[in-house]
Amino acid sequence: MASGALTLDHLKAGDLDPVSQTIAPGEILCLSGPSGSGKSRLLRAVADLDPHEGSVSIAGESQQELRGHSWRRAVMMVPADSAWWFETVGEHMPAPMTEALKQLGFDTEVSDWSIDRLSSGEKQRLALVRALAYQPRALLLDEPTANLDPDATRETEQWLCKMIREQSLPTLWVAHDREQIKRVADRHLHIEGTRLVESSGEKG
Ligand SMILES: Nc1ncnc2c1ncn2[C@@H]1O[C@H](COP(=O)(O)OP(=O)(O)OP(=O)(O)O)[C@@H](O)[C@H]1O
Repeated sequence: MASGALTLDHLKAGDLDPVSQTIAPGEILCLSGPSGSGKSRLLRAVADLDPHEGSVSIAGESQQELRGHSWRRAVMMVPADSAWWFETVGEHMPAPMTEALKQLGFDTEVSDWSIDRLSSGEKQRLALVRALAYQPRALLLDEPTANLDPDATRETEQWLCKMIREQSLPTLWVAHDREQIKRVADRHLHIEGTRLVESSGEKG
């Protein structure tokens, strides 16, 4: 599917001032801010999961042009706490993800694992693999490494960055850790009060 920019045009979500941003294909825009400042609500508005004003488009195609589930497949949100509804991991994967699973340290037998046995860190990494398996056109990541130890965090970050570049996915990435933001962000917006303020000095 053609890649393209993710564009937010006067998007009004929760108490934040309207947001206008264009995230280029393969660009990672990190979003940080205090707890409760509205990061997840903004992501949910972009994913069309919450009521909002303003508009969002992917590669020039607007939210209104696509049905809700088609939009959410194209503009894929991975919440901090993922939902699982079948018995095993494999049943949730729309395509075999052998290479991705291997890169994140899983054996192929993970497909047969019961959801009940998964640790929070395993769930978080498998939710990312599942999201990529749907071949989205943009990613919305809500603290994608929150449940991971430092080694797994680095491994997952590197894998995510590689996938985002290879698949030219515009990405909105909520993060708290300044060091992580430095490692992954092309741009960084910080919430101050109700405003999104551009921070400089990312990547290095
Ligand atoms: N559907 C809703 N209706 C009204 N208020 C809501 C709704 N969902 C969330 N809120 C409130 O909006 C504010 C922002 O919530 P949000 O989850 O976006 O915060 P956050 O920045 O992601 O915080 P954290 O870093 O703790 O996850 C919070 O005060 C929350 O209680």
